[in-house]
Amino acid sequence: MQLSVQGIVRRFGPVAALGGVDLDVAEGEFLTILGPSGSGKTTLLKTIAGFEIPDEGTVLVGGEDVTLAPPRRRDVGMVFQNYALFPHMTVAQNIAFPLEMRRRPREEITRRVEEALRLVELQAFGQRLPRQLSGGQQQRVALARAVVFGPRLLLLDEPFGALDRKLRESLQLEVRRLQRNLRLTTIFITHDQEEALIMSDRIAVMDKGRIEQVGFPGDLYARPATRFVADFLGESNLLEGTAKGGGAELPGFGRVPLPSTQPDGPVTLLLRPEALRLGEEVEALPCRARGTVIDTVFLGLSAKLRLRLEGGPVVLARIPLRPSAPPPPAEGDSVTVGFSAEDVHVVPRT
Ligand SMILES: Nc1ncnc2c1ncn2[C@@H]1O[C@H](COP(=O)(O)OP(=O)(O)OP(=O)(O)O)[C@@H](O)[C@H]1O
Repeated sequence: MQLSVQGIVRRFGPVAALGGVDLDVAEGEFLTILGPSGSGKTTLLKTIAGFEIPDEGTVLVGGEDVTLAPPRRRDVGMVFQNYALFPHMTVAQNIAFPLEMRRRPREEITRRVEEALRLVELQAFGQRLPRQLSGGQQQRVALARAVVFGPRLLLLDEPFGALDRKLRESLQLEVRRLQRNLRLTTIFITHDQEEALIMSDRIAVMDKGRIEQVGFPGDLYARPATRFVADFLGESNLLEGTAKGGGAELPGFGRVPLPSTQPDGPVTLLLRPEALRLGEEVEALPCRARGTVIDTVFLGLSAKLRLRLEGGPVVLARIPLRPSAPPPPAEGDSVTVGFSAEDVHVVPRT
């Protein structure tokens, strides 16, 4: 169901955990809230779920004002990082719990629990206790329990935080598949930007109790609206220069044409590491600099290099590696790097 959060403020003594948050999530959308520790993600989710009452603002679910409604009235499914299954109940009893609370008829409970077990591919595990399951399986039970009663919203707070990488990746796909099949409006919290980019229809980036930007993953990555978003999402080179007459003076690179008109004065340019080129192709590029390799990290399909530019800053470059290609430059090598003007994004000044 559609969710709308309007002007939410939540203070804890002198700390404003949420300093005026507005957010709209469309029906069936998967929206991720991404932000560093302490930025207010969990407080926002708890406010949506009804575990926190905001000092100011409104929460609307499907157009209904639920700001003051208790959690059980909101019909929201939740999964947290620590599995929080009832340890003395079997998997099937855990999944049945929200239906028992709602006093659903026995046959309906049996049918829905079976469906939910099938949904998370744990049909054979109904009679086990949580401690007889792996961490990933326990999270799938938590997920089944969160969706079994047909919630209006699904809220996920770092549900894969405690799992290893492989398991995380398979559960990411599983959650996405399940969410799409059920067309469930979902809000997902993570501080892992890669996870956010993989999973989300849209991402809201939070910092210090405020939403800095909401957008499609590709837009946020290519056109961040603030310096914080540019820095937090993906790897970045933030180059400080001086704009003048349609271009910018950049230390190391000299004069660089700008993709949009900018007022004269200080300017910050975002250049993603993969936009920085090395080798022969650089000769054809309009923006070039000479530098020395500080270090090279081999990453399988690509290599990441830190370079100190002559008369300029340290920059990060990521270059693709082909099996037959020569090895990437190593520590101490002199290199020329370059980029196309259209790969540059001017970070708005706030
Ligand atoms: N019950 C509380 N009492 C006092 N301060 C709180 C309380 N809950 C949260 N805070 C404060 O509010 C701010 C936001 O906390 P919140 O848990 O929402 O952040 P978060 O983005 O979820 O962080 P993390 O990623 O570490 O879970 C923090 O400064 C935190 O210390």
